[in-house]
Amino acid sequence: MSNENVTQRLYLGIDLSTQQIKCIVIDEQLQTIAEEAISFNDNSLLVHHVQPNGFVVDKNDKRCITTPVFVFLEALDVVLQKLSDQKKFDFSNIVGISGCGQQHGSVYWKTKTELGSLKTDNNREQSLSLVNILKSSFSRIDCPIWMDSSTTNECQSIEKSVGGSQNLFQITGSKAYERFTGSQIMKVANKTPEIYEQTERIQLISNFVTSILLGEYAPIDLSDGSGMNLLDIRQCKWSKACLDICGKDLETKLSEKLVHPRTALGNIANYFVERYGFNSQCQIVSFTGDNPSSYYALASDPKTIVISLGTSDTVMGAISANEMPKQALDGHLLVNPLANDRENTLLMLLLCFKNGSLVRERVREETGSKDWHEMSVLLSQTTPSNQGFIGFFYDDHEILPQNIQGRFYFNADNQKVENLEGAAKARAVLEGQCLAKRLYLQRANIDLTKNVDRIVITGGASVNVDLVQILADIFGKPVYAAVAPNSGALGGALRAVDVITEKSNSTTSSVECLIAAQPRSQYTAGYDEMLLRYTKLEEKIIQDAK
Ligand SMILES: Nc1ncnc2c1ncn2[C@@H]1O[C@H](COP(=O)(O)OP(=O)(O)O)[C@@H](O)[C@H]1O
Ligand SMILES: O=C(CO)[C@@H](O)[C@H](O)COP(=O)(O)O
Repeated sequence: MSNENVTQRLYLGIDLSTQQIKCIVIDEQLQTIAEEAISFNDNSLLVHHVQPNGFVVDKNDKRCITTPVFVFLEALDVVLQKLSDQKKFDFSNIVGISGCGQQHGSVYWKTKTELGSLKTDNNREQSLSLVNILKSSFSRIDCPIWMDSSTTNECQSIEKSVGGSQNLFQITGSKAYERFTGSQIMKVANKTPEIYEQTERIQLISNFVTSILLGEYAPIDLSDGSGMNLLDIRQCKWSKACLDICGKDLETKLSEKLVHPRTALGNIANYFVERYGFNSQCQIVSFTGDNPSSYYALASDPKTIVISLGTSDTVMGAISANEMPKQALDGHLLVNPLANDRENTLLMLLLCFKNGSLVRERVREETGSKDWHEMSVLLSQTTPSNQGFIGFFYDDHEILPQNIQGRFYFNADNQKVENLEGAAKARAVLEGQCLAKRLYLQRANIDLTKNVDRIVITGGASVNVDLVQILADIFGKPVYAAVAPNSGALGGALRAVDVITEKSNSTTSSVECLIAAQPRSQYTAGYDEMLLRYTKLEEKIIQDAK
């Protein structure tokens, strides 16, 4: 069937994130038609599951964190099957697909032969799944993901090779960070040269999914590509100096071509037409990173700050390319997915805090709360500013501040205390995380008074009313939430709409957001003062760690 003959034109967005894969189907009026999600730890649905949270922490080196590529492949098949089982729409009406992946993670292909067969093979046995077909296609099964912090040495080499962290920031928009793909590739090349040699193509998780849907290698997009320490973000091309230090012939392994995240790349592979009944003319639009994709969906204007409360917590905003700071930031500048695809005048600021939802879950358990509601009851026994108690919860090596690990608690006199009692600890984790977001946004020269009108939230924890109220009070700004909560997947579906209907401006201004919390001015002064204490205590923690 050709695309012109479809009765209802639908768009599918897919988000392959840290703990799960999520899908959303929307129509041309941007109404949600169906949603589905599969957790990577679900042993009732996935043979290739990983418990408890969908990724593997190496027993010998806790900084090494990976997810087997088969988890991604099986989850994609299962989520499409579940979406089809809903029988809410006809798959042949889907005219476009795009989406996103958790950022920085890397996939190592040995050969594209079986990948190509997804596109061309017409007489495949129906029982063959993506895992069956692609089982011999990879040179390495375990994909390093963004939570990996094992590449400190490689980061130092990259910075040294370009004349220091300031230079690296001016080229790539970031100082060297352990999870960024350049240092991860360098580690594979140096520690396992035989695997690196065998690798024909290295992909990010975003263009890996695009490739599966196309049945051919898809290029990396500029926004997700900015999270590698390999891309010259102002020239929008690879930096030869960075490529050369990270691996031999790396440009060939990554592919020379880079695309804007609003690029149509071709029709869907035959595998998906035969197995799920997709329209053979359904177009695949470049996937990007989950944060740029959420930003695309929710940043209706430059004075909106988008905060994602997922496995990681992230803060996103717009920066003009002409205003790129001279001094390197603690944070990242990416090619903005909302920028014009011919002229890169707009960058996107991204701050990422590793200790997000998993720490909140752990504190919930430590305080004896069975669920989020019980934690909320506990919180109601406390007051904003927590009688001066402050906590820093870096259960995993943190990104901001870089590489700090441990728990640190302080009383109102700034004295270190061993632990906090249940209710105070519950408030401390939420307040500490929100104070960190405001602090690092200010450090990135975003003036809250002049440059920010409102905050839009997304991610699993964005439904937590206590967290959202604390965010509004600490920032002194109204907080809005999108009606459709899976903004990464939604951003994908919206890009597919924009590309296929050839809209020159993005559809994001039409995404419905509702007020989730208004700031309460009676608490702002207390939080302003608390932020000053938080800043000093954080400095002390960093000094003590040196
Ligand atoms: N009511 C809630 N309060 C706080 N956190 C929640 C709530 N509901 C879900 N979450 C958190 O959402 C997280 C998953 O968020 P999500 O954005 O889907 O993650 P990711 O995209 O990184 O896989 C879970 O780890 C869970 O702790
Ligand atoms: O490392 C980063 C961003 O720099 C993370 O935000 C990953 O992109 C994972 O996202 P979630 O699964 O937590 O949404």
